[in-house]
Amino acid sequence: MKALQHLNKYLAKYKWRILIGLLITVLSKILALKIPQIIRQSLNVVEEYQQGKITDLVLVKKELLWNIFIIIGVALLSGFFTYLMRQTIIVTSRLIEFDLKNEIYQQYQRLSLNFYKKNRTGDLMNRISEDVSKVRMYVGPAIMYTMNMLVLFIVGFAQMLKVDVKLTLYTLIPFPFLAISIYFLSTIINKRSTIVQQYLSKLTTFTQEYFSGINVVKSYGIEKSIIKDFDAIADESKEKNIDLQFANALFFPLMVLLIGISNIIVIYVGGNLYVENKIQIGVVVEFLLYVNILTWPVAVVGWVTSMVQEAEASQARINEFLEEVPEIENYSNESLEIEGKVTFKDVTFTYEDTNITALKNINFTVNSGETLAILGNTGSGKSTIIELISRLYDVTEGLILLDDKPIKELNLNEVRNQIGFVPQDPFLFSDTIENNIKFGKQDATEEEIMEAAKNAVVHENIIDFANGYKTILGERGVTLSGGQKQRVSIARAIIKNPKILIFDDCLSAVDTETEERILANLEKISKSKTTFIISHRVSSAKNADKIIVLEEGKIIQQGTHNQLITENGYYKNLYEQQLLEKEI
Ligand SMILES: Nc1ncnc2c1ncn2[C@@H]1O[C@H](COP(=O)(O)OP(=O)(O)OP(=O)(O)O)[C@@H](O)[C@H]1O
Repeated sequence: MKALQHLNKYLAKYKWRILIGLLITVLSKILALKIPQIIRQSLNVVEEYQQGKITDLVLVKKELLWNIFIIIGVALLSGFFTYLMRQTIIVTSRLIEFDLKNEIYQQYQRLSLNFYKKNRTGDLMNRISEDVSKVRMYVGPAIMYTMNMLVLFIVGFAQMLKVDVKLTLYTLIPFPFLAISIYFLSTIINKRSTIVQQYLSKLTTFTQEYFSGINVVKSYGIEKSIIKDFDAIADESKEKNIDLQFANALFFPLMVLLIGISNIIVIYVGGNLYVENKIQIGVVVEFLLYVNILTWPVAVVGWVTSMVQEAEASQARINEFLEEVPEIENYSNESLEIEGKVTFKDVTFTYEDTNITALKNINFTVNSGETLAILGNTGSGKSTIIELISRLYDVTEGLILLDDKPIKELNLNEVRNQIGFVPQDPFLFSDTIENNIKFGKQDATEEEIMEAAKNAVVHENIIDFANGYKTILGERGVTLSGGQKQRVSIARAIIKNPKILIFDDCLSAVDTETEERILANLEKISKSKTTFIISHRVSSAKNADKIIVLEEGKIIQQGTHNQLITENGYYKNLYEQQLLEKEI
């Protein structure tokens, strides 16, 4: 139960709702247990009339009619309280489920990139959906049914003892067997449903992946082999489902069997006591009704126990993520005005998971308003520099300064707010183009959106779509070309109007003419901004104030375009090669 203690704060938060719910449960069950008593009284009156103990038939009929009205009234009231009980306790469990999901989601947002690399997306999703729903069963149904069972049992047992001790003890003999067998059966059912769930998620992941890559599947003509793989998983999934259904199917027959045994005992023992004139016939009927009322709560003991065990395991998994300390922490809440000067001092960086040292002893300074272009072969460490500026990772050695202050000491949110980043592989949401651009500035006006799109040279493409800026992108919408995606992503960064603009090789999919136009626009916009341009093309870099060339994580050349074309080396070679390509 240790893991479930995490939920105590939520139980405390909703204590009044839960208490009211419990009070209502007590009332509803006390009322439900009144009905057998009234039925006993009615039958006893009939019996006494037949035995000649009561002679007034009108009085008997009146009593019976009156009892019927009471039974209807009590049943209605008990039903109403049961409804209120669900409305309070089950609704509370939904509120706690909502709070817990939010808590996990907020923690996900705080956690760093490394966390996402270490854990699979499916696992992250499962903890926030599957595991939380299992935990909800503990804070809702488990509490409700336990309370239900306790009240029914205490009040019912007391009433039964009051009427007849011997019959009570005989009637209850099968109940412990019922609780224990349902516990074992529920445990089996829970284990098998977890396996069924795992197969379901296997199937979903499998289909999702192959649907996303359907063009590769079709162009390689491997549909048949994929269908075979799918069949294999689906077949196993079917087997597991049949196993589960087998256990499920035993649940009700088992209950009916044990209720049946209790009923037989009541009829046999009660019948003997009646024949011996020790009890009236109404008592036997009253006990038969108790057996039926008490069976479900007793069965629930087993069910609830296994439910709590499941919740415990799920909460332990959730806690594992909640207790994870974000690697990148924010050490300051001070508000911040950023100028945009960026300095790297002897920066070395090693990726923890692969142990690859992507940057070695990097030194440079970019003053506020300047543009730095970073060139180099693939894998030379260009993107890593950018990730360090955004503090997606912290340096292994050395120091990064922003406006001459260590970046680690600055308010992380404000730093990131002042960075407009266009990644190498832009990600657009399945939403309108307009909203995708507005992602950079939630309150942007239509004019601002259009202005940003014009500067990113994508406006003309957008207005060519039938729905213009309202065009939906993604799975069920329009698919943009690689170059269009890059430019929408550039518009998203521009609209943010940040102090630092970062373009990670994001002009690779546009032709050189469009590239020229974008760069010319950027030059106007980025006058007061520090700009980083990563590129494989000299054309993107040549107007930068500074250019650095990386090789295997080290700076091998730096200077301006004019300096570097006179120096033998990577830059000059690249320049000449690309000049040649242009002429061809
Ligand atoms: N997230 C990561 N985890 C582990 N290693 C990484 C990660 N990203 C990059 N690397 C490794 O770090 C080195 C530098 O990669 P980086 O992405 O910075 O190069 P790049 O110059 O931007 O390459 P490209 O031009 O292909 O984008 C590479 O060897 C790469 O394999």
